[in-house]
Amino acid sequence: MRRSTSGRAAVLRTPLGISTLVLLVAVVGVAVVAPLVLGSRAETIDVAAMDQGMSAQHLFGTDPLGRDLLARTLVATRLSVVLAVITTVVAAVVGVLAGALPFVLGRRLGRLLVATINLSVAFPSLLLALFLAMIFGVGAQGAVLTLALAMAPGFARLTHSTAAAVAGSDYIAAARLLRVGRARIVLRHILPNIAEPLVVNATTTVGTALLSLSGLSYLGFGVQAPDYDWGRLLSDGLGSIYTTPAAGLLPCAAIVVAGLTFILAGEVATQVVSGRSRRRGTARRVVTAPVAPVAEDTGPAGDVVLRVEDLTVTFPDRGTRPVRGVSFEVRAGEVVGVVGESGSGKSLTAAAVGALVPHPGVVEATRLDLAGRDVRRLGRAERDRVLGTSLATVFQDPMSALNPAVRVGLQLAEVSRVHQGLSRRAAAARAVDRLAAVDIPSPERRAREYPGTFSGGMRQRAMIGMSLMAEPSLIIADEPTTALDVTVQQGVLALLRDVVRQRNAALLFISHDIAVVSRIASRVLVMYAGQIIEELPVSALVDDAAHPYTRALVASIPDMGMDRRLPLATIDGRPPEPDRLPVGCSFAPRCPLADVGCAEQAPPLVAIGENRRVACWKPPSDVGGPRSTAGEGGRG
Ligand SMILES: Nc1ncnc2c1ncn2[C@@H]1O[C@H](COP(=O)(O)OP(=O)(O)OP(=O)(O)O)[C@@H](O)[C@H]1O
Repeated sequence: MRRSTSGRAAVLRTPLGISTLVLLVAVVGVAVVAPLVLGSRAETIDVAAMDQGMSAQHLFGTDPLGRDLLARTLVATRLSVVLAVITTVVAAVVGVLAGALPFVLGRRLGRLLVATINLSVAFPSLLLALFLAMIFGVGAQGAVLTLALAMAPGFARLTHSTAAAVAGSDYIAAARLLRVGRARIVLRHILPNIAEPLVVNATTTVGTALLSLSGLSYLGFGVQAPDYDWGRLLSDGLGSIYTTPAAGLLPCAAIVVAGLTFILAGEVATQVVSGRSRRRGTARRVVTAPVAPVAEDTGPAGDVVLRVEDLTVTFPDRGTRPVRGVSFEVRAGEVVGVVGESGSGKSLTAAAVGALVPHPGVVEATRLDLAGRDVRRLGRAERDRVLGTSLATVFQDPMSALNPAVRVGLQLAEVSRVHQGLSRRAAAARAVDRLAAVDIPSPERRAREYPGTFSGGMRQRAMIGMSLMAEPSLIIADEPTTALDVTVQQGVLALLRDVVRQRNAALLFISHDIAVVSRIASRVLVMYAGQIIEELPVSALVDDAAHPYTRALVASIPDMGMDRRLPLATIDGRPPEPDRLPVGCSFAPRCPLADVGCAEQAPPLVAIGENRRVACWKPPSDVGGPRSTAGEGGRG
């Protein structure tokens, strides 16, 4: 909090900040004080002083009823500003509701609403207000309503576009994975995170509302006599502009000064907010592990927790199939690593397990069993319950995986409240307990803090703590250490290993970094172009891999002991895009061993020993012990 306070103070010390503050205090001060001090002077009719020019008694003259023009202009400040603020608040509430509604409604209704919002934004708000004034009638109330409705689409569009950006965050994905309801996601996770731009917009809108309300009053649609705002005074004063110019000029000047004040206040608010976001967005260090020590054995594996058979993910709109016939299983107490270059289908495979493949992706499989239940055959409510309690996900970026606007303890507690039906107090106690279990020091205090006060490593620990709230049987960790530096990485890997050991959970550990995977996994699935091309125990990774791609991945790991004068080993070429897959083996265009036959026919994934499978026409003959004949295919 201290950082944001000092940032705010810095902006307020600039000439723009100081002048805005002075103007704001002056406008608000006049609005509060003037009606109390000058009320009777502004309203007392004095037939002896009608239409007088400037004098010592009436500094800017009087109106046709002998009322002091300066006093009336100052007194009108309160009504003008109050109406502008009410208009803005109504516009903001209606707009924010309309902008957030598409996230709560179904896809079609949501799209219709977004299209309507976009259409109404294109319509000039003052014209819309004039049109609506015919419906709501003249008067201050009607003017506020019409203008608020005319300005609401601006708020709605801002809400929708900023919310759409936030909706892609990991913490929203995590909340969806926890099957938190849409309305709750909007209220708890989205709105608090878009509050800043909305407040900035609202501040500027007060200025615009003030100008527009004055316009409506001037045209006779707004405030009606005997009440008066600046627009009304301007309209009354125009008749005598040649005899008493101040009658028109004073309200004009007041409108300009107050309008400018709120528009400047919006500018200052923007600077405060953007300064804060710049500081928040400070880049973090990303370091990959330099060495690849073989992982400790995580002990004997138990029952099958996840069984996936012939899983495909298709995007019909693009005609692509980025995951193609993937089959594997993960047992209790086991850590299975999934490696492969970017785009190989690792994350989509995990998303398919968690029913999180984005629309319009289609997931098909002959089996997709989690904790003994085939999730494809469950009704939506039961599927949500099984996924919400049996599966937990730890995301790559601990900065974006936790909602910055919600206390850490509350975020953890939400899991137990939604899925275990725990009371607020019991869920909070469990959250503290889980933070302690993942070695967060002073867990009670930390639970009350916001993620911004946690270091990257602590946030990732907190995420792991969150994954333990519901005693999951499977944890999917998608690049959980990629955004952390090497020392923190070690700690997170050790923690994940402990979690698996102590709770007998299964861990599917996804990473593009084979060195990191080799530190934690006991078995490795190597993915390439949407398929598993090799499965092998981690102990076979360095010396006994069968697929040329796996061997190339291992060779590309930098070694501390290597001769630094030699160039690093790399794999030539790039993996194929899902819409441009080769006919035969998808690795053939980059494979040093490939021949014409490899390019003509894709190799099947065949068993070559216990826990060993490979999809290659030319695996070395001495790997994996005796070949299994089951499923083995020959070319030609
Ligand atoms: N929503 C989507 N619509 C269409 N294609 C998608 C979508 N999401 C992913 N893909 C494509 O699917 C392929 C596999 O993506 P995926 O994210 O699973 O790869 P990955 O192996 O996890 O890579 P990375 O390590 O970069 O996350 C990529 O080619 C990607 O472009």
